[in-house]
Amino acid sequence: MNGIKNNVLIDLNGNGYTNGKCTNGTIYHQDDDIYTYDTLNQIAKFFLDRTKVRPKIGIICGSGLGAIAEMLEDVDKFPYSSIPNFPVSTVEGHAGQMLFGYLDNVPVMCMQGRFHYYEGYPLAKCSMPIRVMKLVGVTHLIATNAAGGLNPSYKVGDIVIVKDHINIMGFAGNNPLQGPNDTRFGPRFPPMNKAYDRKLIEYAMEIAEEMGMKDEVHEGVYTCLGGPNYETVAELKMLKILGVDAVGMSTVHEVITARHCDITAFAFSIITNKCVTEYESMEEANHDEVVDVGKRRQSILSVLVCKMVTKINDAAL
Ligand SMILES: O=P(O)(O)O[C@@H]1C[C@H](O)[C@@H](CO)O1
Ligand code: HPA
Repeated sequence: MNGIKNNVLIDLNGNGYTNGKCTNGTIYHQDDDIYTYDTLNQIAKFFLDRTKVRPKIGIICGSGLGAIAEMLEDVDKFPYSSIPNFPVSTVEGHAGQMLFGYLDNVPVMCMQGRFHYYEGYPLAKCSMPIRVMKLVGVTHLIATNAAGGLNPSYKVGDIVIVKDHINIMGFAGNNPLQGPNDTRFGPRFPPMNKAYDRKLIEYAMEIAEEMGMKDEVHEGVYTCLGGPNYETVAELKMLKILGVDAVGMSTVHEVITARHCDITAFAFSIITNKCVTEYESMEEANHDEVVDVGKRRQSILSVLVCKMVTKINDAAL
């Protein structure tokens, strides 16, 4: 793509795309799922017209972690099905609504449920709410997820502060920034070596210490696989060699999209299961257990998120 004319994206061959449809009839890869700046702005305006909250921090609740959103005060709730051009959540443990409200008096917006690639949405669609966050004024993202613990020192229930990710799906050419680049969001080739903000990681480690949780909180490398199946033993052995500590099916594309549009990113995983790396093991990952462990740990995670929000807000003042 080389530009935007009358809200129509123009590619290098001069073809135009409106709402993802190519005007010369060519079918463009994932063409129904291109969210133009205008469409995203309309969604942002939909919210701004209906809530007085002007959030600075965006939060995404992972599987079983929806209670984080329940701490919000003076809340305006928008079921995804009521938001124009918004996808819907199809996964158990993801309520499927956007909340605007205050966490410890800090204005936030919170996705109670996210979109995953395995639901059938292209990555750009999975992460398009991040761009909506940007357009309503969000400067910081806190993404949470449930993940399998690959690092043998991790226990079920532990928290991993994500210090970096490996974008395995990107290795195969699948990236949320693929396709036309709108420079109003960010550059064609964004750097990703500082994807997870070091200062926010330090805050989280300080909070963990204050909460007496140092032994249960780690810094680690997360990867997102496409899912929906959990990993084979051979896949997990490979990921371990690559330096992955926690394995999941989200977050990476959200953080890439956030960094592209200059939102400061922070993410943590709750280890809901230990990855099975031995053929002899009788253990198997299952989603009910994932949601269950998430729910059991969500009160502590909610406190962590709340304290992070306060720290970010105080630091920005
Ligand atoms: O949305 P998250 O990343 O927390 O959800 C994880 C990954 C899959 O969606 C699901 C697998 O149990 O939980
Ligand atoms: N693998 C991938 N995604 C996950 C896992 C896992 O073991 N646990 C929770 N989400």
